[in-house]
Amino acid sequence: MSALLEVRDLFKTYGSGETATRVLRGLSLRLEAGEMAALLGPSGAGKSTLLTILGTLMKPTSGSYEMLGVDMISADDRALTDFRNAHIGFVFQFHNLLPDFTALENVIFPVAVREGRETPAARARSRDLLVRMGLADRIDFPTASLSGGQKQRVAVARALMNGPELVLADEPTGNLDRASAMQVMDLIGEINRKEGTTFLISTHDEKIAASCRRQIEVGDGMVTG
Ligand SMILES: Nc1ncnc2c1ncn2[C@@H]1O[C@H](COP(=O)(O)OP(=O)(O)OP(=O)(O)O)[C@@H](O)[C@H]1O
Repeated sequence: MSALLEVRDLFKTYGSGETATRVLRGLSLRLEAGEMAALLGPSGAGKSTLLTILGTLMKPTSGSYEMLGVDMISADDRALTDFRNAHIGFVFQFHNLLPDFTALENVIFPVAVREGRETPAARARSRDLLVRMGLADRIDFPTASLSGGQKQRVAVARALMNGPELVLADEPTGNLDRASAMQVMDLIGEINRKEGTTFLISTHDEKIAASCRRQIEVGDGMVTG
Protein backbone atom coordinates (compact mmCIF):
# COMPACT_ATOMS: atom_id res chain seq x y z
CA MET A 1 0.00 0.00 0.00
CA SER A 2 1.10 3.54 -0.65
CA ALA A 3 0.28 6.69 1.30
CA LEU A 4 -2.98 8.29 0.27
CA LEU A 5 -2.55 11.14 2.68
CA GLU A 6 -0.32 12.29 5.45
CA VAL A 7 -0.81 15.04 8.02
CA ARG A 8 1.99 16.05 10.37
CA ASP A 9 1.95 18.11 13.50
CA LEU A 10 -1.52 19.51 12.97
CA PHE A 11 -2.64 22.24 15.32
CA LYS A 12 -6.13 23.73 15.25
CA THR A 13 -7.33 26.44 17.60
CA TYR A 14 -10.82 27.91 17.37
CA GLY A 15 -11.23 31.51 18.50
CA SER A 16 -8.60 33.50 20.33
CA GLY A 17 -7.73 35.00 23.67
CA GLU A 18 -9.69 33.75 26.66
CA THR A 19 -12.19 31.84 24.56
CA ALA A 20 -9.57 30.04 22.46
CA THR A 21 -10.20 26.30 22.15
CA ARG A 22 -7.08 24.36 21.30
CA VAL A 23 -8.50 21.25 19.67
CA LEU A 24 -5.69 19.62 17.68
CA ARG A 25 -2.29 19.77 19.33
CA GLY A 26 0.35 18.17 17.17
CA LEU A 27 -1.70 15.46 15.49
CA SER A 28 0.05 13.30 12.90
CA LEU A 29 -1.58 10.60 10.81
CA ARG A 30 -0.91 8.66 7.65
CA LEU A 31 -3.60 6.80 5.71
CA GLU A 32 -2.64 4.24 3.11
CA ALA A 33 -4.63 3.80 -0.09
CA GLY A 34 -7.34 1.19 0.45
CA GLU A 35 -7.59 1.46 4.21
CA MET A 36 -10.86 1.21 6.10
CA ALA A 37 -10.30 3.01 9.37
CA ALA A 38 -12.47 4.03 12.31
CA LEU A 39 -11.83 7.33 14.09
CA LEU A 40 -12.55 7.08 17.81
CA GLY A 41 -12.30 9.37 20.78
CA PRO A 42 -14.39 11.11 23.41
CA SER A 43 -16.88 13.82 22.53
CA GLY A 44 -15.01 17.04 21.81
CA ALA A 45 -11.74 15.23 21.08
CA GLY A 46 -11.59 16.79 17.62
CA LYS A 47 -12.81 14.03 15.32
CA SER A 48 -15.08 16.29 13.29
CA THR A 49 -12.40 18.97 13.25
CA LEU A 50 -9.90 16.48 11.82
CA LEU A 51 -12.38 15.22 9.19
CA THR A 52 -13.15 18.81 8.16
CA ILE A 53 -9.44 19.53 7.71
CA LEU A 54 -8.79 16.27 5.84
CA GLY A 55 -11.78 17.11 3.64
CA THR A 56 -10.03 20.42 2.79
CA LEU A 57 -13.07 22.34 4.06
CA MET A 58 -10.94 24.12 6.66
CA LYS A 59 -7.24 24.75 7.06
CA PRO A 60 -5.39 23.89 10.24
CA THR A 61 -3.81 26.65 12.31
CA SER A 62 -0.47 25.01 11.50
CA GLY A 63 0.95 21.74 10.29
CA SER A 64 1.37 19.97 6.97
CA TYR A 65 -1.12 18.02 4.86
CA GLU A 66 -0.36 16.17 1.68
CA MET A 67 -2.84 14.05 -0.26
CA LEU A 68 -2.01 12.19 -3.46
CA GLY A 69 1.28 14.06 -3.45
CA VAL A 70 -0.42 17.49 -3.45
CA ASP A 71 0.28 20.08 -0.74
CA MET A 72 -3.15 20.96 0.66
CA ILE A 73 -1.88 23.78 2.84
CA SER A 74 -0.51 26.02 0.11
CA ALA A 75 -3.33 25.26 -2.38
CA ASP A 76 -5.81 28.12 -2.93
CA ASP A 77 -9.59 27.77 -2.53
CA ARG A 78 -10.23 27.18 -6.20
CA ALA A 79 -7.64 24.40 -6.39
CA LEU A 80 -9.00 22.85 -3.20
CA THR A 81 -12.56 22.84 -4.54
CA ASP A 82 -11.45 21.11 -7.72
CA PHE A 83 -9.36 18.63 -5.77
CA ARG A 84 -12.19 17.88 -3.36
CA ASN A 85 -14.71 17.34 -6.14
CA ALA A 86 -12.39 14.92 -7.88
CA HIS A 87 -10.99 12.94 -4.97
CA ILE A 88 -13.04 13.21 -1.76
CA GLY A 89 -16.54 12.08 -0.84
CA PHE A 90 -18.45 12.97 2.34
CA VAL A 91 -21.08 11.19 4.40
CA PHE A 92 -22.58 12.93 7.43
CA GLN A 93 -24.78 11.73 10.25
CA PHE A 94 -27.78 13.67 9.03
CA HIS A 95 -27.12 12.85 5.39
CA ASN A 96 -28.19 16.29 4.02
CA LEU A 97 -30.47 14.86 1.35
CA LEU A 98 -33.05 16.96 -0.48
CA PRO A 99 -36.29 15.41 0.82
CA ASP A 100 -38.52 16.17 -2.18
CA PHE A 101 -36.02 14.85 -4.68
CA THR A 102 -35.80 11.17 -5.53
CA ALA A 103 -32.90 8.96 -4.49
CA LEU A 104 -31.55 9.11 -8.03
CA GLU A 105 -31.84 12.91 -8.19
CA ASN A 106 -30.02 13.27 -4.89
CA VAL A 107 -27.14 11.10 -6.04
CA ILE A 108 -26.82 12.79 -9.41
CA PHE A 109 -27.53 16.34 -8.20
CA PRO A 110 -24.00 17.47 -7.24
CA VAL A 111 -22.63 16.28 -10.56
CA ALA A 112 -25.49 17.81 -12.53
CA VAL A 113 -24.99 21.17 -10.81
CA ARG A 114 -21.27 21.14 -11.46
CA GLU A 115 -21.49 20.10 -15.09
CA GLY A 116 -24.62 22.09 -15.81
CA ARG A 117 -26.43 19.02 -17.14
CA GLU A 118 -27.29 15.43 -16.39
CA THR A 119 -25.42 13.13 -18.72
CA PRO A 120 -26.66 9.61 -19.54
CA ALA A 121 -23.39 8.28 -18.11
CA ALA A 122 -24.03 10.06 -14.80
CA ARG A 123 -27.57 8.68 -14.66
CA ALA A 124 -26.27 5.18 -15.34
CA ARG A 125 -23.61 5.46 -12.63
CA SER A 126 -26.01 6.80 -10.02
CA ARG A 127 -28.47 3.99 -10.79
CA ASP A 128 -25.70 1.42 -10.53
CA LEU A 129 -24.57 2.81 -7.17
CA LEU A 130 -28.10 2.78 -5.77
CA VAL A 131 -28.56 -0.82 -6.91
CA ARG A 132 -25.30 -1.73 -5.20
CA MET A 133 -26.57 -0.05 -2.05
CA GLY A 134 -29.56 -2.40 -2.12
CA LEU A 135 -31.97 0.36 -3.18
CA ALA A 136 -33.06 -0.89 -6.62
CA ASP A 137 -36.73 -0.59 -5.65
CA ARG A 138 -36.33 2.89 -4.15
CA ILE A 139 -34.50 4.69 -6.96
CA ASP A 140 -37.43 6.89 -7.96
CA PHE A 141 -38.85 7.49 -4.49
CA PRO A 142 -38.50 10.90 -2.82
CA THR A 143 -35.96 10.51 -0.05
CA ALA A 144 -38.48 11.89 2.49
CA SER A 145 -40.28 8.56 2.17
CA LEU A 146 -37.21 6.41 2.92
CA SER A 147 -36.15 4.93 6.24
CA GLY A 148 -33.10 6.27 8.10
CA GLY A 149 -30.92 3.41 6.93
CA GLN A 150 -32.09 3.78 3.34
CA LYS A 151 -31.39 7.52 3.44
CA GLN A 152 -27.92 6.86 4.73
CA ARG A 153 -27.30 4.40 1.90
CA VAL A 154 -28.40 7.07 -0.59
CA ALA A 155 -25.86 9.39 1.08
CA VAL A 156 -23.13 6.77 0.65
CA ALA A 157 -24.06 6.37 -3.04
CA ARG A 158 -23.89 10.16 -3.46
CA ALA A 159 -20.45 10.27 -1.82
CA LEU A 160 -19.22 7.63 -4.27
CA MET A 161 -20.62 9.29 -7.37
CA ASN A 162 -17.35 10.84 -8.53
CA GLY A 163 -15.29 7.76 -7.77
CA PRO A 164 -13.33 9.41 -4.93
CA GLU A 165 -10.16 7.84 -3.56
CA LEU A 166 -11.16 8.95 -0.05
CA VAL A 167 -14.53 8.97 1.70
CA LEU A 168 -14.80 10.82 5.02
CA ALA A 169 -17.76 9.79 7.12
CA ASP A 170 -18.73 11.69 10.29
CA GLU A 171 -20.80 9.35 12.46
CA PRO A 172 -22.63 7.96 9.42
CA THR A 173 -24.52 5.41 11.51
CA GLY A 174 -25.08 7.64 14.54
CA ASN A 175 -28.84 7.85 14.15
CA LEU A 176 -29.47 4.28 12.98
CA ASP A 177 -30.50 1.12 14.81
CA ARG A 178 -27.94 -1.67 15.05
CA ALA A 179 -29.20 -3.70 12.05
CA SER A 180 -29.35 -0.67 9.72
CA ALA A 181 -25.96 0.55 10.95
CA MET A 182 -24.36 -2.81 10.24
CA GLN A 183 -25.97 -2.95 6.80
CA VAL A 184 -24.50 0.47 5.95
CA MET A 185 -21.09 -0.70 7.23
CA ASP A 186 -21.30 -3.94 5.21
CA LEU A 187 -21.96 -1.98 2.03
CA ILE A 188 -19.13 0.44 2.78
CA GLY A 189 -16.86 -2.56 3.42
CA GLU A 190 -17.82 -4.08 0.08
CA ILE A 191 -16.99 -0.87 -1.80
CA ASN A 192 -13.70 -0.67 0.12
CA ARG A 193 -12.72 -4.24 -0.85
CA LYS A 194 -13.90 -4.14 -4.45
CA GLU A 195 -12.91 -0.59 -5.44
CA GLY A 196 -10.07 0.09 -3.04
CA THR A 197 -11.79 3.29 -1.85
CA THR A 198 -10.26 4.50 1.42
CA PHE A 199 -12.74 5.17 4.22
CA LEU A 200 -12.21 7.13 7.43
CA ILE A 201 -15.26 6.81 9.65
CA SER A 202 -15.76 8.62 12.96
CA THR A 203 -17.90 6.75 15.44
CA HIS A 204 -18.69 6.39 19.13
CA ASP A 205 -19.81 2.81 18.58
CA GLU A 206 -17.29 0.10 19.47
CA LYS A 207 -18.99 -2.47 17.26
CA ILE A 208 -18.90 -0.18 14.25
CA ALA A 209 -15.25 0.56 14.98
CA ALA A 210 -14.48 -3.15 15.29
CA SER A 211 -15.94 -3.74 11.82
CA CYS A 212 -13.14 -1.53 10.40
CA ARG A 213 -9.67 -2.97 9.85
CA ARG A 214 -7.94 -0.13 11.68
CA GLN A 215 -8.92 1.89 14.71
CA ILE A 216 -7.47 5.37 15.20
CA GLU A 217 -7.95 6.87 18.63
CA VAL A 218 -7.89 10.65 19.12
CA GLY A 219 -7.35 12.20 22.56
CA ASP A 220 -5.72 15.36 23.88
CA GLY A 221 -5.54 16.68 20.35
CA MET A 222 -3.32 13.88 19.12
CA VAL A 223 -3.53 10.32 17.85
CA THR A 224 -3.19 8.21 20.96
CA GLY A 225 -3.59 4.76 19.46
N1 LIG B 1 -16.50 26.33 14.77
C1 LIG B 1 -16.10 26.17 16.02
N2 LIG B 1 -15.85 27.24 16.81
C2 LIG B 1 -15.44 27.11 18.10
N3 LIG B 1 -15.24 25.92 18.68
C3 LIG B 1 -15.46 24.82 17.96
C4 LIG B 1 -15.91 24.88 16.60
N4 LIG B 1 -16.05 23.61 16.13
C5 LIG B 1 -15.70 22.81 17.16
N5 LIG B 1 -15.35 23.51 18.25
C6 LIG B 1 -14.90 22.95 19.54
O1 LIG B 1 -13.80 22.10 19.27
C7 LIG B 1 -13.84 20.92 20.08
C8 LIG B 1 -13.79 19.68 19.19
O2 LIG B 1 -14.98 19.57 18.45
P1 LIG B 1 -15.23 18.40 17.39
O3 LIG B 1 -16.61 18.60 16.87
O4 LIG B 1 -14.10 18.36 16.42
O5 LIG B 1 -15.15 17.12 18.34
P2 LIG B 1 -15.66 15.63 18.09
O6 LIG B 1 -14.57 14.73 18.57
O7 LIG B 1 -16.09 15.46 16.68
O8 LIG B 1 -16.90 15.55 19.06
P3 LIG B 1 -18.24 14.65 18.99
O9 LIG B 1 -17.80 13.23 19.18
O10 LIG B 1 -19.05 15.16 20.14
O11 LIG B 1 -18.88 14.91 17.65
C9 LIG B 1 -15.08 21.06 20.94
O12 LIG B 1 -14.69 21.54 22.19
C10 LIG B 1 -15.93 22.06 20.20
O13 LIG B 1 -16.73 22.79 21.10
